[in-house]
Amino acid sequence: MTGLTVAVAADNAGVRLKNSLAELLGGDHRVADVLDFGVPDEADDRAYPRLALTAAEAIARGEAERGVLICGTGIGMCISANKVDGVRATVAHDSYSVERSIKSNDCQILTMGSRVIGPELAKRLVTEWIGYTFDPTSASAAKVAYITDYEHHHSTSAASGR
Ligand SMILES: O=C(CO)[C@H](O)COP(=O)(O)O
Repeated sequence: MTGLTVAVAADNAGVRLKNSLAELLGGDHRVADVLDFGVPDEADDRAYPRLALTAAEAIARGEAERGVLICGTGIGMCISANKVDGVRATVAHDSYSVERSIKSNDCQILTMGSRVIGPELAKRLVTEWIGYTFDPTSASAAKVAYITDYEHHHSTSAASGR
């Protein structure tokens, strides 16, 4: 596996955890590069959607394969990132969901809440998450393709099919 480029971003509620995860990722041999989209510190009060959309758009353009986005709950970052075509983001604070977010859903983005999870568990989960890969030949691939297809066609009748 060649090294991953991982985008990170947080609002001021999540910046401390984001900075510590960026440092962790920067020292991981499986990571080639970490792109930090901010905020740099707690004094920067840019709202979470701006940070999430900037990072998610970079992923959609192929500038990074993965992203870790942190806010107070992870929820706002997740909602915002999922507005970008081609991006699949999830909030996850447990090992099983982190694994399945890759293996079932091919999510590029993991979001976490700094007010929900402790820093050591967050680091452990991100370390696990980096090691998972999506298998495009798996039974899950057609389900993910269904989502992508809907995105491409913006079909209003998708829910009526299987
Ligand atoms: O958690 C957040 C958004 O999901 C964010 O860090 C805080 O948002 P707020 O409660 O609207 O200030």
